[in-house]
Amino acid sequence: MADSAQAQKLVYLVTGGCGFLGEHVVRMLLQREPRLRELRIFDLQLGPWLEELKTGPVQVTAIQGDVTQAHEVIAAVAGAHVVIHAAGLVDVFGRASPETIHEVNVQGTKNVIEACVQTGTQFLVYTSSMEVVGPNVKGHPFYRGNEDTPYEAVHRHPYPHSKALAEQLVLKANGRKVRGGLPLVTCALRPTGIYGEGHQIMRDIYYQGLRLGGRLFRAIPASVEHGRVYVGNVAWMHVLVARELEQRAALMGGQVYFCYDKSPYKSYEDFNMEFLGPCGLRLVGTRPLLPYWLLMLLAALNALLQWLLRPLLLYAPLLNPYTLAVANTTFTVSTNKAQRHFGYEPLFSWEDSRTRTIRWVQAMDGSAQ
Ligand SMILES: NC(=O)C1=CN([C@@H]2O[C@H](COP(=O)(O)OP(=O)(O)OC[C@H]3O[C@@H](n4cnc5c(N)ncnc54)[C@H](O)[C@@H]3O)[C@@H](O)[C@H]2O)C=CC1
Ligand SMILES: CC(C)[C@@H](O)CC[C@@H](C)[C@H]1CC[C@H]2[C@@H]3[C@H](O)CC4=CC(=O)CC[C@]4(C)[C@H]3CC[C@]12C
Repeated sequence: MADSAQAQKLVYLVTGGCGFLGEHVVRMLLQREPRLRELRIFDLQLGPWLEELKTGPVQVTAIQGDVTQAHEVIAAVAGAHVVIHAAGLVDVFGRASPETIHEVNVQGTKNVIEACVQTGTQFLVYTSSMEVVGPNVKGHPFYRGNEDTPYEAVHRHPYPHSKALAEQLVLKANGRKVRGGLPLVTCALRPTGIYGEGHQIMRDIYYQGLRLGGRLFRAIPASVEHGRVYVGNVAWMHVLVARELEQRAALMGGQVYFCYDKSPYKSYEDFNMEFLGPCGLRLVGTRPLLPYWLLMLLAALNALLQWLLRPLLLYAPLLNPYTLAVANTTFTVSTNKAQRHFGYEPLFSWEDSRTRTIRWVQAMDGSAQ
């Protein structure tokens, strides 16, 4: 093993490094990438927690910037050996316009790719999503599928559509010559529903339950399974891919990998109860309390209300036609492609992932029990 001076020679850039996943990627890199000399964190909104990272041996450079601004991206990418592009507008609740979602997720990704080509950065890891595949608009289940499972990926919603376009751009860019004449090596990671410390949707559902007297009301049949993956394992997969991409460029370049671990297959609501139950919440009903047609009507009413109220305020409830359709469609993955291609094994067991998430929920308002 090279001594520490030789080992610490690489510059990484993480876009979206202050987000839910991004923060875990940043911390994982600092803990588990010994070759790091500088870690650049590029984000629209920098977190105050970044300051605590600047006391270690690795130079941590916080860059406030916008991926939609090509010049800002070029300045951040220049001199980096690896870019992990996790920045994105993750919106399925109608908060942002379709145009803005496209601008950030697609144009932003184009800017990152072009910045790599123009500045000579050779390795690009893109945080894609299961949503690139499905569930599709026809509600076809994806049951224990893998990266090669045939599936009619048809999207109308701006978020999955933007992720699919961005992923295509990244994979198509694999092999392009970057400045200096070497080939760009890219790959895309497709997390299923990520959970863990910092998951805003879990936080929202928890507080919704507290407001309802400690109860949540089942809306989705327990039989509808949704793949979930712990944020620490997604972060670890990003670190591992970034490390192995250079040595295994011929195998990994241009590839997609689902992010997976040993988290159990459950309905979205039952899975959340693994963490919210120990924090005092109860899921009422062994089957949906309302018929699906009524849920669809309520979801449609929420969408209408959002549209009517938009000039006055942002009304963005969890239940809308898209979230209901996604939640109500089985989507689970079963694959070992990441293990076969670059030796990925989950860093955190299901038990550890569950305990860490429970502790985070409990710490939210001191409800440790
Ligand atoms: N949360 C989930 O369940 C899943 C997320 N993903 C993907 O993982 C990535 C990260 O998602 P999360 O951490 O959940 O979202 P997040 O919203 O917590 O993090 C996204 C980060 O990107 C930053 N960002 C947004 N627009 C930007 C811009 N124009 N310029 C620079 N930075 C910008 C945000 O400030 C934020 O820090 C996204 O690409 C998302 O599509 C994929 C599968 C599942
Ligand atoms: C109100 C009820 C119907 C409730 O069960 C709704 C849950 C709903 C908010 C979530 C169900 C499935 C989630 C999505 C899934 O995990 C896939 C995703 C991948 C991403 O890249 C981003 C997040 C998301 C779209 C995720 C969002 C929340 C759900 C729709």
